[in-house]
Amino acid sequence: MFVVTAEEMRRLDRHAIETIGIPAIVLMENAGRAIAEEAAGLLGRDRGRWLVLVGKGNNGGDGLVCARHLIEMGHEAAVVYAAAPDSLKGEAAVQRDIAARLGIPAAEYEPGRIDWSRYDGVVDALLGTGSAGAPRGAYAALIREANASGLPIVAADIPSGLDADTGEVAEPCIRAAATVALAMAKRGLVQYPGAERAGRVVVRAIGIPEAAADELGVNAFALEERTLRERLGLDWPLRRKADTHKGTYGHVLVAAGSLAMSGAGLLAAKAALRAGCGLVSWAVPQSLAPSLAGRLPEAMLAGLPDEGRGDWSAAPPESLAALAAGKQALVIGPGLGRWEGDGAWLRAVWEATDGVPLVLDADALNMLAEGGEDAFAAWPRRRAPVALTPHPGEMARLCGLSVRETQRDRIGLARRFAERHGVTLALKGARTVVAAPDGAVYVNATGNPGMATGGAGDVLAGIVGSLLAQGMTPAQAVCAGVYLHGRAGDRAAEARGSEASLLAGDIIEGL
Ligand SMILES: NC(=O)C1=CN([C@@H]2O[C@H](COP(=O)(O)OP(=O)(O)OC[C@H]3O[C@@H](n4cnc5c(N)ncnc54)[C@H](O)[C@@H]3O)[C@@H](O)[C@H]2O)[C@@H](O)CC1
Ligand SMILES: [K+]
Repeated sequence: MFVVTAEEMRRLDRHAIETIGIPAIVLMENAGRAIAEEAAGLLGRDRGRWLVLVGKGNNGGDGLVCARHLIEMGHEAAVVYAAAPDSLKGEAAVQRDIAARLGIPAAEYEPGRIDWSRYDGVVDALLGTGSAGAPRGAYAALIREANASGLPIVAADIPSGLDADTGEVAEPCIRAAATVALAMAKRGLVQYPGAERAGRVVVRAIGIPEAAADELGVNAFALEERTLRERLGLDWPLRRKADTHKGTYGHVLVAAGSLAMSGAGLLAAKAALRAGCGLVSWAVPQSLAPSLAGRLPEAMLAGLPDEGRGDWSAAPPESLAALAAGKQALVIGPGLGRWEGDGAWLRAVWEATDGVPLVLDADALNMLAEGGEDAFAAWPRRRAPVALTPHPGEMARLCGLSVRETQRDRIGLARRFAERHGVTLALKGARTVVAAPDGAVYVNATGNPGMATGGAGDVLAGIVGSLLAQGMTPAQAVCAGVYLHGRAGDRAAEARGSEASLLAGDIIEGL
């Protein structure tokens, strides 16, 4: 459930060894056995011929234990050292000596001398959380040869060459079929491009209690049902009480849609209804109201003043605020469009709807970004919470960065932004990152690339607004919303039999 940095993992290791008193060699034994079990399972047959690539740190020690257990399980295993075997230290040196006494075939790496065709699989125990920078020397050469071999690779802890903290991929980097994350998932395994290099990630316990992560203040989690229940305190799966009425589930005001993009408002409003709120009001520029009437019979349509152009430039902030009064959530942004002075407009709405939980998406985020992040930091804090749902492009504008810089360390960036501005943030994209103002971070794994389609974000904004209106805290609403949005997208893609043909409306039907 926890997602840790390399430094946090080192502290956890030390805590287990020094405070709890579990000998390091025991942790390594557990780690190596877990890797062997997963490797054997991956191959799917009782016997296989394995080549274990061993680095000179503790990751290599895990690999040596793994080789021993593979042999015990009836497989064959040989070891190739990336560094002189006598450079291994501590527990890794103990494992080297055990392997030697057991007669496990071992050699130091020489370029081009490995006959890869003699093996069925590879264990990558070259570099783990102690890795720094791109793999060098024999490490790099071995990684290139292993990738080129075409054999399935099982990575010990992380694929060698992967940045455990950011998910950045060095050149070269192991391309694993499966990764056995030891004790806890490292951040780099749950963020792209690392997630793609890791293959199937299995987290295996090695004797470090989960409670230790709490004690040491680890505050990042995989967004799974257990996390929704145990970390976010949700009664999951969500269910309704019998003796309730529509007022119980809140009233959402969706301010979204303009002449060219009225569908964005429709999607957000409909998603809000499907996510369970009691009522939805949908505010649009007045001149659009006749053509939208009846498109979503369950929602109440409210026309705001415009000058017949179907845009929001003439809608006074006060009139939107008046509509928002008494609502349990306000969603602003999908298909809103931009106009001269819209930044000041948004700020006026922000202040005038101070007591209503707010979701800002799409153009509302661009308005917010216009003055720069420091200007936003000076906006008054609201009484009611704020949730932002930027995609990487919007996040880049919010932070004054390039998209590339935004994607480099999504967890770190989302956390910093949420803490600084006191907002709950969903940084969208494959493996959406949710960050709460208290520093907690949640990484989602539901969803599929079919959801990279126009309107999918509008659907999420509607869902989050709906959950806020139903009384969830912002962290609960954004986490549950992101998780459900992805699950609904997965169900919809399955029902359709295709990711590519998924439409945003299908995600709503998947809810
Ligand atoms: N007690 C512990 O700390 C435990 C650690 N475990 C394993 O130990 C790993 C961490 O071990 P270490 O901290 O020893 O570090 P690593 O085994 O990840 O590697 C560090 C070694 O690799 C070399 N190196 C670092 N970056 C390199 C690069 N770019 N190119 C070439 N060589 C490089 C360094 O000289 C260093 O000796 C974990 O990932 C996990 O697999 C497990 O055995 C469980 C217990
Ligand atoms: K590794």
